[in-house]
Amino acid sequence: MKLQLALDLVDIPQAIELIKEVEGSIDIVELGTPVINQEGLKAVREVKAAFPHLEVLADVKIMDAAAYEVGNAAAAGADIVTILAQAEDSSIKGAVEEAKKLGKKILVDMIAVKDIETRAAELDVLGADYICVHTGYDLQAEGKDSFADLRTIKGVVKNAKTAIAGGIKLETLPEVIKAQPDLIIVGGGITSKDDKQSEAAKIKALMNESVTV
Ligand SMILES: O=C(CO)[C@H](O)[C@H](O)COP(=O)(O)O
Repeated sequence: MKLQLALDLVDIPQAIELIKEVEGSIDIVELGTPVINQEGLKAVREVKAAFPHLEVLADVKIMDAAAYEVGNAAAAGADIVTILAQAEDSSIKGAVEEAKKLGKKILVDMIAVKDIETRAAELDVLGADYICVHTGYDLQAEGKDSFADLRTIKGVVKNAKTAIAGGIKLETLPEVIKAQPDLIIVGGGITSKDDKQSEAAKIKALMNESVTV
């Protein structure tokens, strides 16, 4: 089970400082959509250069021109690139093929998908590396989460790794861990804390415990 740190509301220097604090506890660092919209793929390039030992995910949330977009993110240094589950199947296929060619991975983001079960099964067949259930900020504000959705996709996904994102924090981690996703994505649950290093370490320790039990 891997831990991904999501960095959304920072600029590049802030991202680098933050990663330095928690790098011992994380496996993947995500340059979030707001950072990439603000700073461009330069954010991916600079973070990968500063932390070559970490996997870097570019949360570009591709919807079209998928192979081209994957190629650009990969050229900037991304190891994993995101595409939206609601994209056309031909876009998902294009993203998966391009990523394979370049030795990269695709994470498909299920944000706003209504029929989670059907789409997850389709994405699994289309060759997604990760399928991620995700409650975005706007639904988090309404008190929603993706815990039930994670259990749903675990029931149908056979090849892809499963992931969960959206408002996860130390207090809610036990419920997430129970469903045994391959990847847990935490943003504000770490970045909003005064002691980010200690919070990330506690989260990683809890995840490791569940693997050895
Ligand atoms: O992709 C995102 C928003 O669209 C975030 O990166 C994701 O939701 C994780 O951040 P947080 O834990 O703060 O919700």
